[in-house]
Amino acid sequence: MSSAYDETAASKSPTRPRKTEPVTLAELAGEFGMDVRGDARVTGVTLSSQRVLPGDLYAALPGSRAHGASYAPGAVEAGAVAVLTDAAGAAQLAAEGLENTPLLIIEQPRKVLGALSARVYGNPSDRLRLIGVTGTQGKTTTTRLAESALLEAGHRAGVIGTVGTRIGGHDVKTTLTTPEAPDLHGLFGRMVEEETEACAMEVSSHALVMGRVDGVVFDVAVFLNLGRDHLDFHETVEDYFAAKADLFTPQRARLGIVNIDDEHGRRLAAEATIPIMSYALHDEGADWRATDVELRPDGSTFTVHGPGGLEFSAASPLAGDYNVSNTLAALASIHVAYSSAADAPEAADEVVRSVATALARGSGVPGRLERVDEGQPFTVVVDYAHKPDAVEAALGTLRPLTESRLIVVIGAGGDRDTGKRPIMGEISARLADHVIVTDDNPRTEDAASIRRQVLDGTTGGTASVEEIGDRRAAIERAISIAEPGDIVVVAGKGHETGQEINGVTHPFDDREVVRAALASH
Ligand SMILES: CC(=O)N[C@H]1[C@@H](OP(=O)(O)OP(=O)(O)OC[C@H]2O[C@@H](n3ccc(=O)[nH]c3=O)[C@H](O)[C@@H]2O)O[C@H](CO)[C@@H](O)[C@@H]1O[C@H](C)C(=O)N[C@@H](C)C(=O)N[C@H](CCC(=O)O)C(=O)O
Ligand SMILES: Nc1ncnc2c1ncn2[C@@H]1O[C@H](COP(=O)(O)OP(=O)(O)OP(=O)(O)O)[C@@H](O)[C@H]1O
Ligand SMILES: N[C@H](CCC[C@H](N)C(=O)O)C(=O)O
Repeated sequence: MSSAYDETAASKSPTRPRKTEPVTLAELAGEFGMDVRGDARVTGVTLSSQRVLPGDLYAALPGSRAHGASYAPGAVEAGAVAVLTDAAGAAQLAAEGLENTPLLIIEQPRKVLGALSARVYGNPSDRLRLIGVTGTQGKTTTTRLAESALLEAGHRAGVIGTVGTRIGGHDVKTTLTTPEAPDLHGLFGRMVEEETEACAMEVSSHALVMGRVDGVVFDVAVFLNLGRDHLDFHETVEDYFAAKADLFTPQRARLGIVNIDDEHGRRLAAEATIPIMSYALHDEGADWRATDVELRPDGSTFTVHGPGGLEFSAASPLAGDYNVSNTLAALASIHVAYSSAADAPEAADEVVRSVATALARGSGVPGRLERVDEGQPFTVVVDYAHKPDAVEAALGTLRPLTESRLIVVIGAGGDRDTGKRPIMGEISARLADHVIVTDDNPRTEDAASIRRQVLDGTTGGTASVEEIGDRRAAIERAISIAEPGDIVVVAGKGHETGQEINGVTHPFDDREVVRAALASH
């Protein structure tokens, strides 16, 4: 008989629980209404043939580039004991000589994948205080602020998002902003084993449409804002809003925290089908508010007002009023996550007060208004602004912080929404004194043509503009012309450590390049 679980294999993967109780295909077929062929005892799930561990159920899904069934031979070779697929996948498996591989068959396997993965890993999300954050801007900032403040205040916390995953303060590499459902439930399983109390995670609109958070009910879902983004994936802004609004339904979250400074937030607060608490910087009627806001170049302090007369001081390690808003969202969501029926009534107040104090000791968020300081007489900031609203927010925050020049290095990514390019150019040329248009991740597009589209937007602005395609040379140029008191902002890539050109990712880290340029300044 096979062992209850393959602890050795799972231990090698920090993204999975070390132990899972095996589930039979017959049990899964019965619970999820699937056809079954053969039997097997399953101890894990994955939809990537490259990440199969022995004992896994390999989910062979139809995709835009290939049918996962074409990778099933590799998955079986790596130790998958069974395959979950659709009828077309089952036929393909037979043609590949895998007619004896145990199978679960259902039309649209993605639809059961989340709940099935949760079941295989023992529904670990039920044992975590879960915060899910959606919005066009600020997801990484808000989730990382929540996690680092919880950790700093002595709570075991986890975070999942664009910069990767952290469990109990340790980095675990994940690539998507919101992992696929099997990976997500595996991560939750590991978090529970590591005695994690709370997890803050980013929920992208792609994830909601593709069912990546299926099988999860968040204790609290947060809506930050909705701006122009992903019009390459969602057909209209209305579709994009609908994708995000889906998080605020009873099957996905128990309570919503919604930013009513944002136009779409106000609409969501009115339309959502779960209880909603509002937060705002500019609306006195909100349930969560910030007053006495003092903005400084290295952060901000403010007083938080919550429901029931709750009031306490908070300090954010990040500049900008939009980061006061992100911090308020983080604090409100922590309060709700620690207010379950099983908690003592005062518990959440105590947690949020201690977390608000701990926030100031936090180290900020990688690549978000991150300063690179080598003792130079001017300021250099690396920021992940790669969408119009983010460019407006980041430059709008930095503009008043200098009476000297604001110098911006900016480009736009290839194979993504093209409409945003001139808008980002326009904002830069309006708010900065000097703009250097350069390459971001050209991906498979012609880099010069992307730069041209950004440059087209700069023509009506007041800034002087130059074009330097090579990103390293552009950063070096910005540093070389900076004078005491200036602010240089390198926008677009933030925490990224590579530049993708024609399918190849070359090592490239804006922060390292800035450091090297400063060293030879
Ligand atoms: C549009 C989109 O999200 N596509 C995702 C989707 O691709 P797909 O369904 O077309 O799959 P496919 O590439 O045809 O492959 C078919 C199947 O074969 C499997 N396969 C493929 C190759 C292999 O060697 N072995 C293997 O098993 C794949 O896992 C997949 O199940 O499923 C794949 C498997 O998980 C993802 O890698 C892929 O993400 C692509 C790479 C991606 O870039 N997604 C981005 C746009 C995304 O999701 N971004 C959001 C954040 C956006 C933001 O707010 O900035 C995110 O949450 O990360
Ligand atoms: N609340 C906000 N409003 C407007 N702009 C913001 C806000 N928060 C952050 N930004 C800007 O957006 C950039 C990206 O922030 P962050 O990574 O936190 O957002 P995100 O939603 O995770 O983005 P992405 O989906 O691209 O990963 C920041 O570097 C900053 O320039
Ligand atoms: N998750 C985003 C990141 C964009 C980062 C930016 N540097 C770019 O390449 O456009 C995307 O894949 O669209």
